[in-house]
Amino acid sequence: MTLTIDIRHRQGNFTLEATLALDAGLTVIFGPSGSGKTSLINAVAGLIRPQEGTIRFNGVLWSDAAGGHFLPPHRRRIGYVFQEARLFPHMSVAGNLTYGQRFAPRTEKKESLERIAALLRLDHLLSRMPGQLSGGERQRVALGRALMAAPQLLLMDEPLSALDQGLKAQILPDIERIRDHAGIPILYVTHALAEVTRLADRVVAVEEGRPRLIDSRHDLPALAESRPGSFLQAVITGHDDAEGLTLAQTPAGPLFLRQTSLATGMRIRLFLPVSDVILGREVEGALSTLNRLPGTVRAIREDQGTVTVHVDCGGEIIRAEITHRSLLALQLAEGVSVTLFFKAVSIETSGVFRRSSRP
Ligand SMILES: Nc1ncnc2c1ncn2[C@@H]1O[C@H](COP(=O)(O)OP(=O)(O)OP(=O)(O)O)[C@@H](O)[C@H]1O
Repeated sequence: MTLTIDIRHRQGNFTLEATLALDAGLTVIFGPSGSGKTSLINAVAGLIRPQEGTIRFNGVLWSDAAGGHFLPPHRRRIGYVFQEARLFPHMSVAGNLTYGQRFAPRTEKKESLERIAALLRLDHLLSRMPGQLSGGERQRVALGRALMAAPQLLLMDEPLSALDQGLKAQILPDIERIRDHAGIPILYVTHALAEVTRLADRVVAVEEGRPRLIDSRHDLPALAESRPGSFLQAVITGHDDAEGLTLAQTPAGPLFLRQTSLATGMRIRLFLPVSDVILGREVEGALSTLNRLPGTVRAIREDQGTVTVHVDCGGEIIRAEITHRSLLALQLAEGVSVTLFFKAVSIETSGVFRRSSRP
């Protein structure tokens, strides 16, 4: 399957701007609250009609703002599982499951109740009413009902977030089975790192309305910590024991790190929190900051009194946060040359970074 999304959609002060091409398997949509995860999958489901751009699924146009084309949700062959199960309380488990079949096209072979009940360990619960089920069982029925519609794409919006840890652990293998045996591509929204590492074939990280495919081995730890910052590739070039420093080379120039025991030649990925980066127009006088990288302003984003400046340093984008006052004082604009200052970068503070940085 290929899902191509190229849309822009504004709701209130928030703008979703997505350009993505996704293949089969399970794609985790990961990001902090309010970043736009639900908006993204609602656009795919047809619950939001994007104001600009297109969405295509397997070559079929689902949404095309300019052409005035919009396929309604019930014609997209999508299964949607929400945070809470939303079962029909007056129907048994079997009734809820077979209800899903109504949405399958008549021309296609019907999904079998037995297969789905077995896949989700529901066989012994078929005659129960939703009120007699645990939260985890209810969620498994909701998942089964979505699968009974023989969807071509499964959307799951934080399906485990309402469950306690024990129930989550019980359902994760069910979701893995669906991923591996049902053959249906899945978009799975979560902000739980454990679900990402366990389930994801690929990860889309959403920040401030902008989803992007990431290399989850490297970028996840920082996203999980929800700290705004930038990544920088580096190679360890040596150690200065007397100064207690490790030296590294980055595409933007050489850097000093707090001393580590990492081997020379090792490739790592550094994380620079925006709060640690100071931005200046030129190098003046002596500063206690060890690291200075020259760069060029690529973008300036203003949001609620905070200005984030995106600086291109040798092809890597490093972000710095400044005040509106500094923006004016420094006369910043796209294309202006600047210098970024920061103290020795620490890579010892998070074991996760070290683990993720093996060459
Ligand atoms: N109908 C709407 N009108 C105006 N703003 C909206 C509307 N729906 C959502 N928003 C805003 O859009 C932004 C993204 O919301 P969305 O629900 O997509 O985020 P999310 O990443 O799924 O968050 P969460 O993890 O908390 O569910 C939020 O700032 C939200 O307040």
